[in-house]
Amino acid sequence: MMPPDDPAGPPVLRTAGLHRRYPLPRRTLFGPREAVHAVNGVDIVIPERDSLGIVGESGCGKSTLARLAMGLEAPSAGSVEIRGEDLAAVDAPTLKRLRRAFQMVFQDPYGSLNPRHTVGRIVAEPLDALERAGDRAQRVEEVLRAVGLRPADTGKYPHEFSGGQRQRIAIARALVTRPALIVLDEPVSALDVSVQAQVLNLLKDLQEQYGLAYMLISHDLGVVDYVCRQVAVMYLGRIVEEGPASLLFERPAHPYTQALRAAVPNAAAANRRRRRPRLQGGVPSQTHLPPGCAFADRCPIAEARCRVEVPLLREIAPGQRAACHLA
Ligand SMILES: Nc1ncnc2c1ncn2[C@@H]1O[C@H](COP(=O)(O)OP(=O)(O)OP(=O)(O)O)[C@@H](O)[C@H]1O
Repeated sequence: MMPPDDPAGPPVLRTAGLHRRYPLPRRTLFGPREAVHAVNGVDIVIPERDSLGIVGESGCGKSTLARLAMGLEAPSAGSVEIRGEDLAAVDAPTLKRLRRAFQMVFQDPYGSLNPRHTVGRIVAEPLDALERAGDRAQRVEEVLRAVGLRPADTGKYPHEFSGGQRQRIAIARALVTRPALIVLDEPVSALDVSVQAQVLNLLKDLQEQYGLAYMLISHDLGVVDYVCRQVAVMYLGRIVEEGPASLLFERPAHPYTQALRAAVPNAAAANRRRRRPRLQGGVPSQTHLPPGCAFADRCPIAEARCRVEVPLLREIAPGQRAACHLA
């Protein structure tokens, strides 16, 4: 994905040729060692203060990509650069410093907060233990206010809050180190629909207020379109379409993006009239990737060529690229 024309300094995140394979146990003693190809050659760039949404069905490699980007696991091939520094090449103190610039918010606001710790302790957790106690308290208070909670909440425990409020606590914890990038992995999919919009609006406000960059992972193209400037659509570990969110939402070029678009609830009725394709069948095996386009078996317009030739990302409209022979 290309950065905007004039990015200020190096991007907060850049991946190049990123691969992650998970070896599977051998089925027989001398049988071949197979592997799941979770991420299969992904290039992304997130400039400062920008937002990239990663969309795709369950199992397409979104969470693996997030863990690689956060340096939580090492790639099988390719590189991850944070602010121009290659994670595989930096020493331990530099890695520690870079990690502070990156925070993550997970899907499950129930599971991601330690039930035995107070909100104050949970939110302060990413701060350096060496930081003065007064500064820590002030910082915690500031971020709690920023997410719409009260400083008095610091002494309470997670079970005293609703799902939406717990996700606000998780967002406050991510904000407390003043990061440059927050990776949000399905941040609203565990929440009631009525609460989702409030949390998405909060994320938009915080991005503006703190000059944050986001990588937002979701199976829902509508969520990503609402928050992000750019979108990358993943299928079987590869990016199959990328570009400005508004373009991909209005004029998706790849048949897979079109199917995801048709699944966005408030657009469903309109799309039925336009007879957009629906997803049929399941995601193929990630152990034996098909020889041609990975989407061919589920694609309503696939031709013979699609089953033998892997389509590469190519420009469809300014800024919009799709990996489809027929787009
Ligand atoms: N530690 C692991 N060991 C083996 N396979 C794994 C591991 N982690 C992920 N996978 C496999 O890699 C593929 C991609 O998984 P990943 O969790 O990244 O997808 P996802 O798009 O985030 O899906 P979901 O939304 O369900 O989390 C899946 O086939 C998954 O089973």
